[in-house]
Amino acid sequence: MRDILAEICDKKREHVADMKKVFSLPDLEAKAKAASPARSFISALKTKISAGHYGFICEIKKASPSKGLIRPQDFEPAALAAAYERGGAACLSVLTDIPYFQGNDGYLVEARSAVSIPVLRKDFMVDPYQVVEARALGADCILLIMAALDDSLAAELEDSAHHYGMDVLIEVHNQEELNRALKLKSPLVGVNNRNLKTMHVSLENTLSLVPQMPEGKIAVAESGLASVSDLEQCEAAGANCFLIGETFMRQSDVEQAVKNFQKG
Ligand SMILES: O=P(O)(O)OC[C@@H](O)[C@@H](O)c1c[nH]c2ccccc12
Repeated sequence: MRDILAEICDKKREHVADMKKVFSLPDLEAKAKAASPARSFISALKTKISAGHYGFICEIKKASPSKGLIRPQDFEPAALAAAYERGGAACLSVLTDIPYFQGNDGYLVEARSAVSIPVLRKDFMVDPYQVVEARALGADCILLIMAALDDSLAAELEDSAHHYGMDVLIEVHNQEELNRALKLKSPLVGVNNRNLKTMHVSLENTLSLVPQMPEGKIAVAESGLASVSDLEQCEAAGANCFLIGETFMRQSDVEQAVKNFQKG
């Protein structure tokens, strides 16, 4: 079977090599230092949880390899971001990968400047250069996909993110990846219900892995969440933070869509 994750990461390494010719690392570092200070992603989730709410990470995603075009019309990152914030999102996630998700770095910049909540740069991080780039764009958090990284690169990218004041969401989708994720520093661990190699989605990933996370970890259920009942099942397993893209993106009123999923 075609391994889409490996293909995406190969393309990403080529893209990063090209970007390095356009913006040198010292240029980016200067931009990162001048960027608007990072907002705490983890604190934003904790605040919602302590208030008895779900911690929603609401995603701005136009298209994906598994679903094609998800939101063909009415795709304005700043307006979507503001609507998500009004709906009660704790944080945002913005796809910046161009070839597979029709994302854009500019979408992250536009979304973040329209809100006061923290924003995750959703991309495939394979090189420390991209971490500096994320902060230079204003990102408050990065995603590290364990299926795409070895332990030493994951640790290096995490250290770099922390150095720049960003939080890190570590993504796993099986037991072996969870064990590796628990050796890293970040308490924020997401279980992806979608296998990025095969695109198969199953809530079972969250239901089986979250109960194994030690105290002190903040579990995020990711992908394929389509109903309040899905959220309740994840919550029963110990996850009360949720990364949701498609379900919200398919609604014309995303503010109301988030409100409909919130509890209490
Ligand atoms: O649109 P969904 O099924 O609600 O999923 C959101 C998010 O979890 C998904 O976009 C995602 C999770 N991990 C990723 C890694 C790369 C790209 C995308 C993702």
